[in-house]
Amino acid sequence: MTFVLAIDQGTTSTRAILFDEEMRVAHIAQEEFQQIYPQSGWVEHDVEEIWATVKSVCGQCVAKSDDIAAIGITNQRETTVVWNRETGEALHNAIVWQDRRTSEFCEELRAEGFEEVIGHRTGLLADPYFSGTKVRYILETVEGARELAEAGKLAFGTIDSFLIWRLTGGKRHVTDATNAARTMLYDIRKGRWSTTICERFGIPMSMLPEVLDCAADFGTTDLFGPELPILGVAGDQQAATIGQACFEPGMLKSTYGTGCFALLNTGAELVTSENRLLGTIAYRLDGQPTYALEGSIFIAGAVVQWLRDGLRIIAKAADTHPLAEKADPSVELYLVPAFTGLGAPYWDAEARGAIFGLTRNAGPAEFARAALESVGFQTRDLLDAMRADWTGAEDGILRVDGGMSASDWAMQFLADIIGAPVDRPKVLETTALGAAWLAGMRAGVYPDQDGFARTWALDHQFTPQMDEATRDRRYAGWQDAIRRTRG
Ligand SMILES: Nc1ncnc2c1ncn2[C@@H]1O[C@H](COP(=O)(O)OP(=O)(O)O)[C@@H](O)[C@H]1O
Ligand SMILES: O=P(O)(O)OC[C@H](O)CO
Repeated sequence: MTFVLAIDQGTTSTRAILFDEEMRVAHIAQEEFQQIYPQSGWVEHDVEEIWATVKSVCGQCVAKSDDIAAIGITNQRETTVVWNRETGEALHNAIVWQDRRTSEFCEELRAEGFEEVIGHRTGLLADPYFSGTKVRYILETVEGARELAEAGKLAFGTIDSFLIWRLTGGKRHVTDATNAARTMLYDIRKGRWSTTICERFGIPMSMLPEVLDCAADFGTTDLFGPELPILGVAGDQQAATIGQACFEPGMLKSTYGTGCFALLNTGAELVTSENRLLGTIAYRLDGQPTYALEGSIFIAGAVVQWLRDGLRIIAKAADTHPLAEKADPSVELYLVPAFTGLGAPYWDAEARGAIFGLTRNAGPAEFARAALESVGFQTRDLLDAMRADWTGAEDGILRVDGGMSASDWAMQFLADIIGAPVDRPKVLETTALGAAWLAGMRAGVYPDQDGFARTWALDHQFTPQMDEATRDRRYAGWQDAIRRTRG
């Protein structure tokens, strides 16, 4: 039996998933790693710990099979690693996508009108979320970094790029177009690194990886015994878009992991958002980019983790649903989980979380319900912005995946508050599946795009049950809570 190995290097854990010839999950290995919070709004990962988890989970999967046709990699996006090409050592912990430490520099960029330059080329906004300002921070703050960079001795990469470097024994410094699209340094119209932006940020172009299609030859690894080719790479949200087979313009998916990321396929057209959404590359195959409009929310499943680890009102994530069901319907709490600022469509790096509507009857059950509802409300914000930006977005079905989509309660509220059907597929490992399909298709063991799209299968459709007046009243309550949070 031939398998494809997908590596899903996410924000809170690393997984390796073995898919069989029929693209069914044959084995999963997963390891969590430490989240490092040096200051309010700062988030880091130890790259050696990430690397150790990757080696461990891959080793466990490889041991389960003697015939692996290819490896596909998908990863938390934007998270930034700068390493020394000679020693292979990282100069700094990875600075995670959620990290807001470069917000002052982003303000400077906005004040000088540079956000327009960024927007036109990269589809992004001047926000600390993306890699570019994080690279600059490392060059400015780590002693000797700038000299090394100017001497061509440093490499920058998102996690995929760093892993490929290590997997290939330092032979390949590459990335794919979807990861490049999240750096704020890559011109997604022209398909090349932007000299204008690199110059403004003081980033020598010698640090940047070569950018390949999502299905391409990324090198080989012999770390696990047999020589295995790496043939597919995509950032995790793009991999989920692929895994959900959102290949037609107008198709929309939303992934509920730590954060929530909605991507709407806009085809060959790069839509310029008037509502502070992002333009990005959904995937690039055979040199042809397919674009997407993206809404990124920083806190989705993480609000459930906060109920568990911060408030300690649940023991495990799945307890949220039964607890929320017990909530007093007369208590309407609004929880704005701006733990690390607000993402789309607000992009307010300084905002911090708030809760409104507390009465003496408000307790754990009402907090749990408000937490799940906050994810639905935030998605509604994104979909409204998408509908306003692009007519192709109207009345679409939303395909969902990610850890939190397991919550029926959260998904039903989502359908209620967006007023549209929510489809949950049978395979919830869509991110890993997307990466596996890219690699397996390139290796010739998986079907082409149309054949793959036909394999998508529905688990459950959630249809809106809430009456329109309630929907409007609840959403107005949320918008009011957002206004108050932002002062
Ligand atoms: N049954 C559930 N109800 C609510 N949230 C859940 C449930 N199961 C998992 N989650 C949330 O989903 C997230 C994990 O999803 P996952 O897709 O693995 O995330 P990531 O890739 O960001 O690490 C966690 O934040 C967790 O709190
Ligand atoms: O690791 P996840 O699933 O939380 O995804 C993180 C995103 O890629 C950040 O842009």
